[in-house]
Amino acid sequence: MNALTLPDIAAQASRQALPLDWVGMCGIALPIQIDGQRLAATADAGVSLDDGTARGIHMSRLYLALEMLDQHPLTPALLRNVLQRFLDTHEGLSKNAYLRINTQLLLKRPALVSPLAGWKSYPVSIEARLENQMFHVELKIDVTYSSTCPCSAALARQLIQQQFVDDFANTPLQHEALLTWLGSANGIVATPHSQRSSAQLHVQLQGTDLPIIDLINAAEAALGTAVQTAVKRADEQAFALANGQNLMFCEDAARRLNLALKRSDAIKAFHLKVIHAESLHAHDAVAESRWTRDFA
Ligand SMILES: Nc1nc2c(ncn2[C@@H]2O[C@H](COP(=O)(O)OP(=O)(O)OP(=O)(O)O)[C@@H](O)[C@H]2O)c(=O)[nH]1
Repeated sequence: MNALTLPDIAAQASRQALPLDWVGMCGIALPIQIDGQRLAATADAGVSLDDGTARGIHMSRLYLALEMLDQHPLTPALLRNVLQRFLDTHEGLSKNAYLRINTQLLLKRPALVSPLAGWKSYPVSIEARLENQMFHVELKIDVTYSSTCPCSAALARQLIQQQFVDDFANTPLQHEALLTWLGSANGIVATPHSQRSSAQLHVQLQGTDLPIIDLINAAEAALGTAVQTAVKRADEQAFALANGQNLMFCEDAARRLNLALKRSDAIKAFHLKVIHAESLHAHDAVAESRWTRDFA
């Protein structure tokens, strides 16, 4: 056996006495538990180094504290315990603790009409911090949906009207002929453009829950045009109808989401951003909205 003591560089004094805002590790692989699912995740774990004379923090102590995440369902209370462990193991060195967990939540989504279902993944980031003894937890969730341009729809309708005028000029209207025309290419001579769009929801939570699935469901219900998984023709037709009934500029989508998020008691504040990856342009249409709950 080797009787030598292992050198501990972290315990040395720093040559430059300077506190640091965040020191830790990024991209630590670990499993977490959300809604009964065990998910692959990566964690960024850190503390402030307030003792500017200390050479370094103790990375292994942060790493080992993350074990709690693997063993219990993820809740704000669990996140707080992990952060408290970060601080307890860095007494005299650190006042603030930080944890970010990135994962992909998998949800099984039913088709709109047919008895089918498929999996959809939602990028989720959970950020927690214990700063000046105040605990904060935030969620970032991306939701993908379809948006059909209301202006383009109106312009397409006008072209369809014009085609009708051209095709039926001086012709007495007959139900059968009109029905056939409506089912022909002339009956839909122009189509509005639509695009795959994404909503980036960044919410500050209050309370004891981590309402990830509730927020995804609320956002998708507010938009009405969530992207689909398994799709048969009947589902595609229902999706076309949903798009026609939910024509949306990016401003409309942002307003819908704003109203939906405000209804959640679990949310203290939010910043949302919607991105419509335009098919009309090579650039995106983007809208943002912020809100903070008034506690007065
Ligand atoms: N502070 C710090 N440690 C690093 C860095 N890169 C790698 N490490 C290593 O992280 C390992 C774990 O550090 P500690 O937690 O201090 O390990 P330890 O001293 O055996 O554990 P304790 O006795 O609990 O302090 C050490 O071997 C460090 O060399 C770095 O940039 N900063």
